[in-house]
Formats: sequence, C-alpha cells, structure tokens
Amino acid sequence: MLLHFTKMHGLGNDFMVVDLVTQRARIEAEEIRRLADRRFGIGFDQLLVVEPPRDPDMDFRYRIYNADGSEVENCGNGARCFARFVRDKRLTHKRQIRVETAGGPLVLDVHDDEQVSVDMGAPRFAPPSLPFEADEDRLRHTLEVDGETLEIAVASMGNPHAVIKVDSVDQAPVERLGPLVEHHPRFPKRVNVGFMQVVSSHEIRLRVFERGSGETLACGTGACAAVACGIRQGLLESPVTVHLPGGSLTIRWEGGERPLIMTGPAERVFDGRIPLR
Ligand SMILES: N[C@H](CCC[C@H](N)C(=O)O)C(=O)O
Repeated sequence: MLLHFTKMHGLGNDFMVVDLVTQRARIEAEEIRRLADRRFGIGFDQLLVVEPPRDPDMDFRYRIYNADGSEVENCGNGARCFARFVRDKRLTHKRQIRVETAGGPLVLDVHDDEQVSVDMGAPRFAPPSLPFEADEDRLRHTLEVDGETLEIAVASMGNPHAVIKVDSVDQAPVERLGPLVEHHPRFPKRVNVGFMQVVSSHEIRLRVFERGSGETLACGTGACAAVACGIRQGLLESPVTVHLPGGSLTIRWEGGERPLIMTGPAERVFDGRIPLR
C-alpha cells in the first residue's frame, strides 16, 4: 500500500504527517522506527497522525509517535504543523481547531500570518508520570545521576519534562546527561530533559534532549515546561521568549490553573508517498 504523507517542521523539529481520515493504514512501531531513520527511511523526530475524533466536540484526534516508535501524550511543535496540515489538505476550513490527544484536549488557532497559537492547557507539577512532591515549597528536587546530584524542576504538558537550570546552554552536558536523566528510574514513563539558561525575566535559551528521539532543534512542550517551572520559581514573568537552536517561541502563562499559550511557526517541506510493508 502506498502511504501519502507530508514532511513538515516547527523550528527544525521535524515530522512525517499522515492523514488517516481519508487513508486507512496501520503503522506498527517497527515500521515507525524504519521510517524515522534518516538514511534508510524518510527521517523525522516524530510521526504525527490525523484521525477522526472519538469525542464529538473535537475536530480531530491527534496521535504522536517518537522516532523510537513510542506513542506519547503531546507534541507542541507538532500541534502547530497539525493545524497547518489539516487546513492545507482541506480536512477543515476552521481557523480554530480542537484536537484530542492522549494528554488531553488542545485548541489550535491559525493566524493570518500563518503563525499558530496552541492552548496547551495548564501545566501539571505532580502527575503520576512525575512522582515528585509539588507543594508550594517543593519547586525543585534533587536527582542522583552518575555520581552527581542534580537539581531539577519537573512539569507535565501531558508529557513529562525535567528542567535543569544551567549557566550556558552552549556548555550544557546535553549528550552525557540527557540519556541518563531520560532513563532515570525516578521517571516511570521516562522523561524529556530540558537545559534552561535564564537570559532575563522574559527570555530564556533552551536545549532539549527528547524522550524517544534524542536532542532536537526545538521542543514545544519542553519550552512550555521550562517556562512554567521558571515562572513558578519566580525566575520568569509572562510572556517569555524561548530561544531554541532551531528558532524562537513565545509562551504566555498567567499561572495556576490558567492555560499556557504557545505561539510559533509551522512549515511544510514536501509531500511524498511511501510503500508500507
Ligand atoms: N519527545 C516527546 C514528544 C515530542 C515533543 C516535542 N517534539 C514537542 O514539540 O513538544 C515525548 O516523548 O514526550
């Protein structure tokens, strides 16, 4: 069977996007790993799948798979590409699109300048995937990693994130610490690992070693989690510009249970077809 797809990216975090509303296919984890390979396959950080909604109040179901084949709860850069894709493919004409994900509902707003804002819901600081106390004075936690004691903050945007404050993202030991923290036993579902440098109260630099994909040029949920932790610790104030290796996002969050809003670009690179095994 030939599977039609579109290659897209959000600040260099790249995706294979597949419409399973007008196509029918089952893409197994092994096939995802093959397709994700940057030499033997198409190459991507995540596979994004568009399906009909299960909840009648939603427009689509948005499913996300990492390059290692694992299905996950959310992908922020992917959400912006999802919005552009469903409109480009005429699956909807709406400018405000409601999608259901494994991590909860998202609302996508496509602006005239083709930037997309995503209501990511409220950050969570002590969900089951992040078993750490999160009362008011527990804003940071220690983690023993490879003989050293790390100070981390944790937040979930549907998917789990650990945030490590560093003096310089350029000097941060992302390649060494990223995998060690991702697979640390304290994280029952593994974890995405953000390295955050505070530039000012409205600006950070960030690198993210992503669960299931490794370091990416940008991570939308990682940017949201870093800003949420920074605001909660009094280091940051909304709005915050997040500079990632692939470009910048704007994150707004007024705290508490109010939703966190992420705004940024979404680009289409090419359309293709690939035989599925
Ligand atoms: N690696 C993430 C999923 C993709 C998140 C990222 N690409 C984004 O833009 O939010 C996880 O395992 O939770």
